[in-house]
Amino acid sequence: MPSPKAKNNANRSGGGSPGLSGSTNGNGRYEFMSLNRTPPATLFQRQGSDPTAAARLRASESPTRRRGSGSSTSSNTGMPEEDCMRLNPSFIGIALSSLLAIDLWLSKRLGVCACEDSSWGSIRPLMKLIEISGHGIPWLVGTAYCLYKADSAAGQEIMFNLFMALILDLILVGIVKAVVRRRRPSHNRMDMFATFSVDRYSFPSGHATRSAMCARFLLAHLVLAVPLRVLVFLWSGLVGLSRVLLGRHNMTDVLFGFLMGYCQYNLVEMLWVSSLGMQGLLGLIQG
Ligand SMILES: CC(C)=CCC/C(C)=C/COP(=O)(O)O
Repeated sequence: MPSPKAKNNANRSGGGSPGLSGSTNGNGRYEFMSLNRTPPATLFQRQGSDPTAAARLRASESPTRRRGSGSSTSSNTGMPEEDCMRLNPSFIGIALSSLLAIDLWLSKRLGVCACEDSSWGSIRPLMKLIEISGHGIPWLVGTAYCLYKADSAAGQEIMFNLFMALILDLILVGIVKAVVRRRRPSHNRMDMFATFSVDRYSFPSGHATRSAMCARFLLAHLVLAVPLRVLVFLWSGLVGLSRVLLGRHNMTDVLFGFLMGYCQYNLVEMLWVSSLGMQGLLGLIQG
């Protein structure tokens, strides 16, 4: 009758991972195989009684594995490239899922104005007021009105470009939302006014992109006293914060929204339409 130790050894040699399999050699000592080494033929023979383990070992010798296990090594680590590719995605995957888990947990805890019964439900109306201040409609209507009323070419140019920037923002956010399709937090009450169909998705926060882009725009093109500049900056931050407090968004939606809005302003600067260009465009529209 085989001793329990001998039985153990037999089990381990058959059930190990194909990458780092342990097997006993003739002397009863363990041999460990690297991921890229061909297992000795004797090992296949010994695995004969365990078809699953044998299949796993053969799979580790598939042409794809053999192709990767040549002489190529990662220049940074000195490890075989194949191993780096196998390990990195799982590391990034774990890091991303941890970040998302923290994001969901923190955002849920911060959603203190998500409804009237929430712990900070009494300031929900104030948060909704801040929400309206960053909504697309007041910004579009306000900018169109200022463009109509502007009596200088410089004023018209600025308002025209702000209007175009707001349209560009709506388009870009709509595209990213439609591609990413991240659902809004479960504690959100969908009671926002005037939304597009893509606004059932939460990534990125359109309010955050708009507030970051408009804040940069106003700070760059309007001559404002320092207290007003601080106010613009604070308003942008408050719009973002209110999204999480209202339960509309997770933190990452808002943080990415700020980043996207900040970069969108660079795009607006690149596509800037001068007064002359504006007249050309108007001429084109009027025929
Ligand atoms: C109807 C118009 C002109 C704009 C819609 C603005 C809106 C409701 C965006 C959604 O923002 P969040 O992604 O921050 O919830």
